[in-house]
Amino acid sequence: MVEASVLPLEAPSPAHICPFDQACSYLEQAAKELQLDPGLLAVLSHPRKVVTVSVPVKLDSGEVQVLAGHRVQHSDILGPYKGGIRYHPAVTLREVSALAMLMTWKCALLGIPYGGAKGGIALDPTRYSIGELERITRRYTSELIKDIGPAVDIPAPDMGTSAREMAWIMDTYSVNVGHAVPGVVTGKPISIGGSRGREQATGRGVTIVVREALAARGQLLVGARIAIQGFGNVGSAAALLLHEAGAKIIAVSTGSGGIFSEKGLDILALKNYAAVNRKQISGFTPGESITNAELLTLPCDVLIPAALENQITEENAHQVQASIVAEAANAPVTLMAHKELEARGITVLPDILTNAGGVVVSYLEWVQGLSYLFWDEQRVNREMEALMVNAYQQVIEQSQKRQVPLRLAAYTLGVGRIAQALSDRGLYP
Ligand SMILES: NC(=O)C1=CN([C@@H]2O[C@H](COP(=O)(O)OP(=O)(O)OC[C@H]3O[C@@H](n4cnc5c(N)ncnc54)[C@H](O)[C@@H]3O)[C@@H](O)[C@H]2O)C=CC1
Ligand SMILES: O=C(O)CCC(=O)C(=O)O
Repeated sequence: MVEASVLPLEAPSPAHICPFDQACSYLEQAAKELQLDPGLLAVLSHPRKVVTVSVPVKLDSGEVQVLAGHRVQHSDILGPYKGGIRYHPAVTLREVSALAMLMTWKCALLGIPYGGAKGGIALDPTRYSIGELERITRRYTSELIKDIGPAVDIPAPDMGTSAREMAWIMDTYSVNVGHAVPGVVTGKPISIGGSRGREQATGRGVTIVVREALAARGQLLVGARIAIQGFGNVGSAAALLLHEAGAKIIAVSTGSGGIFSEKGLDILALKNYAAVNRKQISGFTPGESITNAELLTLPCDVLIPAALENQITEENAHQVQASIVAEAANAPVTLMAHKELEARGITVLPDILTNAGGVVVSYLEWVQGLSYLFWDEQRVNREMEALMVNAYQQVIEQSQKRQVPLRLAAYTLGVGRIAQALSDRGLYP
């Protein structure tokens, strides 16, 4: 295991569930498959830059809190650092570092000219007022002002953040540099240069990858039974698009539990219900209450974890009854669970492919901004779909050529392209 010597601030979590250690293990597997030099592996195992800042905030009550804000920049070999910003109580530097590394492989796999980064603040956004969240976001941005920028590092939404936070970041950055800089973030509102289709993009990408994987088994989306953990930006968009395509969404959940219906849930009605119930779905009818643990082990064609890391573990992998697990979240399946699922013949569609629709449309947003020419949603969706289907096919071909699972196939493509770029730039022999 490679020592992450630049991540000294926290004691490692137990190895089997530490997201950073797991990301390094997958990287090591890819490096072995590609016969990469150990020195190169060591370079790729370390983030290039790790920034932790204090984010003081005066709460509405007058109390002052100091939060820890992170931004980890893993690689900028292919272009500006790129990746979302997460607001969640479980955010740690090691988690953010793992997610930054995944962004590097994801962008390389999709063939988009970005590096990888991720940011986050350990906070529960539901416990802060909008005014407090705005002050937190603006202070975090000011603290990172020298580390971000349209040619340097471009944040985007992740768990707990949305177009609203991106607008605050864009405004704070712009005020600091003295002119409007829409390109400092993606996933921003359309009124300030956001792209049509970005909000649904990750869920749309998940739908495309699931459709392709079912088609490879001779199955259609129509009538497919699907369970989705997480009903936020990604989970709810995927649920709606899959439902509209004729799939039967038999269960969905949020952090406080889920809803099940053997006949399939009315996803539009559920979205409307969540919108007026502080994003919660409990009490929705028709449907029965179900726990998150139960949802993960339902008999279905496709299980879509679209919330946090480490949801399918050694403890529950043997109970999973889906034929396909589509990783809409980043790292929802642990290393050991992945082995168990593969051994049982369950196809795991890896995160760096399955949830790449978001960063693809972020890239399309950046392209539109740079060219001052904005597209209609059909064009955005069309361009995104072409990139997603192309990447999916490449992963399938690589898996067949190397006789490896889809995750290792995706990693060898992403990591291999970074290794090639390092070599071509003369940075590594
Ligand atoms: N927003 C984006 O464009 C992208 C997001 N992702 C990944 O997708 C996942 C979800 O992100 P978003 O939908 O943006 O977040 P979000 O904050 O919009 O929604 C998260 C959802 O997960 C639920 N949740 C939280 N803790 C849970 C738990 N313990 N069990 C079950 N559900 C739980 C929440 O209640 C909420 O419904 C994350 O892993 C994120 O990194 C990946 C690529 C892009
Ligand atoms: O849209 C982006 O730039 C990043 C999305 C993201 O954070 C992710 O793919 O995990």
